[in-house]
Amino acid sequence: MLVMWCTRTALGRLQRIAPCTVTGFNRAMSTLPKVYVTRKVPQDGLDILRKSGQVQFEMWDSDDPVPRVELLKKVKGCEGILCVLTEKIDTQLLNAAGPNLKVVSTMSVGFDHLSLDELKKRGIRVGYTPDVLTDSVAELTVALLLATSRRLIEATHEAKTGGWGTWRTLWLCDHELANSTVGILGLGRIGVAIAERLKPFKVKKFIYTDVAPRPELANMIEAEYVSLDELAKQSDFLAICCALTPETYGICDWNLFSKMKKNAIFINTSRGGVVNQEDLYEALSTGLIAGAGLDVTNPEPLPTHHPLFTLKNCVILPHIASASYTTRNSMSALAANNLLAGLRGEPMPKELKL
Ligand SMILES: O=CC(=O)O
Repeated sequence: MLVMWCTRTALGRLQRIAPCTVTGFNRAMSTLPKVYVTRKVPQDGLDILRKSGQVQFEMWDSDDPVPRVELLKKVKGCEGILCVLTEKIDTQLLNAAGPNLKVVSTMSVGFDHLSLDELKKRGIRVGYTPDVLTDSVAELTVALLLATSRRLIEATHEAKTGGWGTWRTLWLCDHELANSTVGILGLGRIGVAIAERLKPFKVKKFIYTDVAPRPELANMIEAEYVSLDELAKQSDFLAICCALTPETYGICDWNLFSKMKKNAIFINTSRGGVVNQEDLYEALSTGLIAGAGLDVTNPEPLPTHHPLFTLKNCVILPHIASASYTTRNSMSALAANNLLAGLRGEPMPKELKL
């Protein structure tokens, strides 16, 4: 495992120093704020941190998560942490970091891995990465919706494994988007972007629910505000776009599924925790709803023996909604810029209001 302290030399060259030699820093360098980067993040963000000359940072230089014990050790004394969504930033971690910690910058739009109350109490500022991933997430959501509703995964499997006997009149049929009602649970930037992409498929009507009507966004896609019950009852396609909060935890449960249409397709690209997966399994396996496409599950990864994997009408992706090179680099750059601005005591490009 390669873990490095990085800073600039007096000549401005990048310098990488193994952790054991950190004490070899001269006094000027060692006074730069210490930052821990919990994962190998895409290059654009690293370049920003390196070129800033503003921080000395250590990074867990791997695609896999840093072990918790290691993380707790590494954050000690840091003024900033740049993390990804797999790291729980909770009381234990904040205690381990200690009183120097000023900024937590997450390379994600979701923030359910952060103990916001605790961060607020300690006056620690939080950066996150909305907007830059909207296009990528919306695009993937549409792809998942079509793959699920038009049964693409099942169809390619049949074609590859000899199930393709002849052209049959109703084989692998499902429902189309044309003339359908699309429901959005949690209307934000991503919900709007999904609707904009679905509109050319001749969707008849968009409806949404949220904690309150959001007319400024809804007007962009001519969406009607309805109750959660109505959303369930009317939607042919239901896209879940809400943040995971204590209020939304398990909100997609039997109560919701039992009100949905038999032909309904359920799509979740937000967080797995909003879905009661046992109830979803029941709904899918008993034909209560037609299909589900999930980019997110609880837990992640979903164990390969999980019952949802046995269902033909459930398409499961490994949390890839924002996975385009452009988007991941933009997220990394925004996370780095949030961190640096926060450490300078300036407004962050995208700061979470606590
Ligand atoms: O799920 C991805 C994110 O929160 O950015």
